[in-house]
Amino acid sequence: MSIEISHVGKRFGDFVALDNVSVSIPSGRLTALLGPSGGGKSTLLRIIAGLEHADTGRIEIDGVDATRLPPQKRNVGFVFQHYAAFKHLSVRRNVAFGLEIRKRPKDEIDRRVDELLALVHLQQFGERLPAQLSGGQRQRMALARALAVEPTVLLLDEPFGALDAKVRKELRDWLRRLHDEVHVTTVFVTHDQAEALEVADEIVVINDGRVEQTGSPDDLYDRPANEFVMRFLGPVTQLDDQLVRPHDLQIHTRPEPSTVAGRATRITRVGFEIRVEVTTITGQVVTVTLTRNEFLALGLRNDAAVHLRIAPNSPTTAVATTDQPSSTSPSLAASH
Ligand SMILES: Nc1ncnc2c1ncn2[C@@H]1O[C@H](COP(=O)(O)OP(=O)(O)OP(=O)(O)O)[C@@H](O)[C@H]1O
Repeated sequence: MSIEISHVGKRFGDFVALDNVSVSIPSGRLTALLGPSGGGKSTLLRIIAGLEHADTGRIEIDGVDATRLPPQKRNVGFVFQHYAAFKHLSVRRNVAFGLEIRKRPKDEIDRRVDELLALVHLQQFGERLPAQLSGGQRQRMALARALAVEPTVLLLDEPFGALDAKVRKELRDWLRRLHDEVHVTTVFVTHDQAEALEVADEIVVINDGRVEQTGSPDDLYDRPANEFVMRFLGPVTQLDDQLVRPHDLQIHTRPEPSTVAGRATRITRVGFEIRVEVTTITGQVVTVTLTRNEFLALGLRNDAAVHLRIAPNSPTTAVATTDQPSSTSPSLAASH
């Protein structure tokens, strides 16, 4: 049930939404399409679903050319952010819907709906109307409905986008567990890097209609292909011309090999971590995060002399352009 996307292009008028995108989505895995708003994630998902047609390129689902197949012939299930349930039908009937239109025998439908409601932990809510469910429960109903017809591929467009942070978190843990049980090839769209890193087996980073990088969460986090991926996966700071994550910087109170000298110009406690802003001798302002214990061991105070370096084997990427107006001039930064 793998999905092969080859050289897909899509324009809306003059606007290039997808520019020669090629991606292999492996069978039985949970794959996230991750990227900023407007990057083309939903367009790609809709092209996989058959709700939108590519101008160029090819989509293969499970070895079959699906480029021109209508959605109902692709055997995909999908769930969108603002999922429209049948308001007047019970949860059970909503889940059964796809099976009923396929005219499956009644006892088979009953059995399957029972299984699905158990799977999404909604057994006791079968007779309720969708309006009598919470947002998270409604999304689980939507997933049960999508799974009812045993799709070979499950496509989810920001399935938890409209929910509050706590429910999102619960649902994402739940989606991971569900996927571990069912193993249907699943592709979900998200702009939330934490969601992708936590839930997905594979992540495809999409920006500006192009694929920036594809890989496991570890690949992306430990070996970001470029500055965009590095920045998109979490906070970064710049030391000389290197982008680095603030927790991958070491602060020493004495000079060490390859340290850069500076002063602690601002110390802020942010929950469980301490954020130290260091102004280097070249005037670059660098952010370092320390655990409380690391901070106490250093005995740092405002205006203390410090020496910075990047911890060995930390992921870094070279910066094309400087992002800190208060730091050294681009020509000086580039000369390091
Ligand atoms: N039917 C359409 N007509 C014109 N432009 C469109 C259409 N659908 C999408 N676009 C444009 O294509 C670009 C990609 O949209 P898409 O919805 O794929 O992005 P996305 O990465 O999913 O973003 P978001 O997370 O905001 O949904 C956007 O700039 C959008 O405005």
